[in-house]
Amino acid sequence: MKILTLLLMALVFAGMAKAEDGHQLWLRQQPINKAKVTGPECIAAQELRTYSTQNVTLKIDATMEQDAYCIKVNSEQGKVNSVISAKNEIGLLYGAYALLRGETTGSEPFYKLRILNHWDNMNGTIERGYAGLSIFWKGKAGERKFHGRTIFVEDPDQPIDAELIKEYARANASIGINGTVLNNVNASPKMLSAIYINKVKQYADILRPYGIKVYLSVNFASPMSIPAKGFNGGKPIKTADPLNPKVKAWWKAKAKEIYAQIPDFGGFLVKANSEGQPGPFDYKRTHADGANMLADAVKPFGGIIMWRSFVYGAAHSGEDRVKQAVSEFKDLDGKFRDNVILQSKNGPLDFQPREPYAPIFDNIKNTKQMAELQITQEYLGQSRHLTYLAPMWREFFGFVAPEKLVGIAGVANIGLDKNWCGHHFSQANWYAFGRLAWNPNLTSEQIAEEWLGLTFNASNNEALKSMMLRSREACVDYMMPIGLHHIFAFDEHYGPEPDGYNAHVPLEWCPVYYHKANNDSIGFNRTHTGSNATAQYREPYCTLYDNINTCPERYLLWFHRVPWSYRLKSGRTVLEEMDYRYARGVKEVEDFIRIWNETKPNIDEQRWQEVDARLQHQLENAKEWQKVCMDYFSSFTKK
Ligand SMILES: CO[C@H]1[C@H](O)[C@@H](O)[C@H](O)O[C@@H]1C(=O)O
Repeated sequence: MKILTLLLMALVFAGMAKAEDGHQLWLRQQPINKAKVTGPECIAAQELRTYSTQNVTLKIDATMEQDAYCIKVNSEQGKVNSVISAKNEIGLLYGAYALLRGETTGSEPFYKLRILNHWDNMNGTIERGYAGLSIFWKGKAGERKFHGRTIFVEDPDQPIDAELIKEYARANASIGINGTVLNNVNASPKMLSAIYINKVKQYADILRPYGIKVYLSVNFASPMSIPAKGFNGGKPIKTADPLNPKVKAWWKAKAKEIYAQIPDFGGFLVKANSEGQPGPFDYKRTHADGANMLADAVKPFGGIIMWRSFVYGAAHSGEDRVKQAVSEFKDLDGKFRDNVILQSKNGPLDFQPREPYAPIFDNIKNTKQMAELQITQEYLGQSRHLTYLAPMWREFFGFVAPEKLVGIAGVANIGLDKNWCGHHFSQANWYAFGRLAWNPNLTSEQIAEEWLGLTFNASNNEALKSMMLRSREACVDYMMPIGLHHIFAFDEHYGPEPDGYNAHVPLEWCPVYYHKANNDSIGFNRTHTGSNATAQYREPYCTLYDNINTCPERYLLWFHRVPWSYRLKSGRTVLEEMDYRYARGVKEVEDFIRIWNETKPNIDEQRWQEVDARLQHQLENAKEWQKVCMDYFSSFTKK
């Protein structure tokens, strides 16, 4: 069980929170238990009865939109009475959390699909997880060791932690999240075995009352190792070819097996023919063949298929990595079933501190699309650095109109760590994802203000807010300014390794592939004289990025290759500009520490210390990035 900080009487958690250990999330209110709540008996009523300071009437209004809520606040003789109406109990629940968040009007979600993606493995580890082990899957120490390290193996016999999952449900419902993919996209076929489907059912039963549907990531080759109930004598089959009638029948039988236990199961998320995962290419079939076969299997039950476009080194191996998703999917546009959604990362590379938006959102016009954002900070300091991500996601929506998408997915940053996310401020990213999925027009400032008000009752929340709003830009400055990208240490993606090259791994994993620095020049020419990646963008961005005089300097080395003598608008040369930006990033972190020191009197000792320790670490890392990168890049100009 987790530690509860006095300030964080989580609106929805106080019931479970004990003085010292309990939960530590954004919502806080001491149980008040004074409010009179009338209307249907439901979770919303329970929450309001526990935490509301005012009397509330709950009303079901079948004419309202799904998930929408309406709040009317009346105050007479100093007594405040509110009326929350909604189409159903889930809408009332959203209304209740909104009221407890201080809202006084109504709202309806922008997206129908507001989904967390957990890259959780069934042995309890989490790919790119920095907040402890999985809250869903339990592992146990295996016999075998790997380089002396214990290998965790699945342990399906361990019971689920229902209390914990209920808290997870409340946290998500309180920010409008209505879907969760429970396992890693590098999916194990075992996820579709009977014993695990039963566990998924248990999770679905806990999450359902909070309006949260469960989904699963599936391994495209599952039919070859997992039996489907009532099919082929309970034996796997020898192929996963999507056009093979036996394979189609297997997936239909597997869908029937799942929906028999989980009638409102959401559907499948698929990573196919990407980073070594199996897929339709293995049978010379297309992504559409693969996705449509799965779509037909879940369609009768109202299920969807979220098919990821994160591909490289497959059909277009050798092409500029950032172009490959468009090259692989453009000609399939309009060939997917209507219950297939193409899920694409916000940028064309891989969740870097700054990327231009992904041009696949310009090239796919007749297929449903959703964006995949990364809440876990794989490339932004993991759970060590304070990096508020809402500005990065808002930047994305500045290029890809929210209405172009049918939903958004967020790669979760949640684990068994006491504060759920590893870093107290990383909770703000989980919170921000939910709020933006509900309303992508909310500003980063509004969300930071809300979260700070609910999390730190500090008198200098203004200063904390500015720190949050500056943190992503600072991260870009002290890691990879002016368009530098993917210069992280191999695999862990935490520290700098600008000189990274390894002949035994795909070139696309090597930092040198991305900056191509040599004695003359630096940068990746992606213009019409280079890889021509700019041509994948719609106007005005195609022309804007292709021309060095109009390309925003934040993308300079992403789209352009320039001599070291090249001068930016500041008048500084490339190296001088780098030096200036790295120093600026380090200074920002020093200022964050100053602000946090000022906050000490207002924050409980435990959280203050934990955040301070991480800020000190962040400063150390920022200086390391500055030193390693400046030493490396300036080595080219010395020759
Ligand atoms: C789940 O795999 C991840 C992998 O850990 C990560 O380094 C990269 O970001 O992308 C992959 C993906 O998005 O599929």
